Amino acid sequence: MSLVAADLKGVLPALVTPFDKAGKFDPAAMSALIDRVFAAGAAGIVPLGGTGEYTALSHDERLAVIETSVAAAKGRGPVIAGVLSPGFEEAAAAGKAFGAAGVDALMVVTPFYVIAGQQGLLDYYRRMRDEVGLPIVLYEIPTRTNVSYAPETVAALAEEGVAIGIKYSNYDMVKFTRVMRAAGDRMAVMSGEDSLLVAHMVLGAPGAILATANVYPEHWVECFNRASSGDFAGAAVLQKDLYPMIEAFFCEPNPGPLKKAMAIAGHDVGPVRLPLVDVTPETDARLRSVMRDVPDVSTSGRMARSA
Ligand SMILES: O=C(O)C1=N[C@H](C(=O)O)C[C@H](O)C1
Repeated sequence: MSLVAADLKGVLPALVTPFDKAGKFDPAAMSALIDRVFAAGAAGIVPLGGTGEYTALSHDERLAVIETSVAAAKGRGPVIAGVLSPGFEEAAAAGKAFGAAGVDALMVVTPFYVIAGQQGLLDYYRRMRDEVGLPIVLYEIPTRTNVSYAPETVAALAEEGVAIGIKYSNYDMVKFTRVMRAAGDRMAVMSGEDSLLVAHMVLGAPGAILATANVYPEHWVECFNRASSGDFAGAAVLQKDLYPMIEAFFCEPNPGPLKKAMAIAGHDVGPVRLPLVDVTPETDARLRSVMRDVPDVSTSGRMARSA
């Protein structure tokens, strides 16, 4: 059955793409990562976002990532494939191939490099929905693309049934409120900012697509569970305790620090690809330091400081 807005809830990690020592996609490491995040309570997975280094992969590599993800998910939650292509033809071809490989929905970033106006964005997503025929999650991340949706655009795409959700990777909280009003209950507005999950949930976000959930899926699931049960104060404590980790993970372009952190945590997923490079020694040291202070949520959901 086709995914609908109400299906978008909980924590969906924006997965890294693991590479082996030779720099090739590593399907075994990807499958292990997917098992780990579902075991931790992830509600679904989002391969091939910015965190998944979409733009650094060939079409065939992207397809291999998606085929591996669908097989490894084993129906435990939706697989929402990132489509981060700058223009329509490449994006539609990717979407069709990912659909044939069995994904449940596409997370389609605003076209970039050519900066679209709102009419262009409307027509772009309408055509994508018509030609590809899969549920679409809008994706705005203006710090990377310089493009974002006007709330009126969100309202039109929700009203017309073009998109079932939006990943809101934007620090603007006033606009978030306007987007929530525009989406109504026809579109799920998912947080795309690790540092704002609880704030977004207070305003009604049903979940989040998060990069640092590759390393700390249990923490984000616990934070989500507290907020969704109405314990916003408890969720906020965890959100604040996680903040130094989040700041360190984004102190160089994502997913550089994230992949380093995964290696530090014992889940090596290999290097990043150019134009990203390995983190500096200072960032390496900072990661090790903040990771020592990440609270322990492993015992009965109660938080205890690790030694
Ligand atoms: O891949 C994603 O989805 C995300 N990418 C953003 C980025 O790479 O800048 C960060 C966001 O948390 C998730």
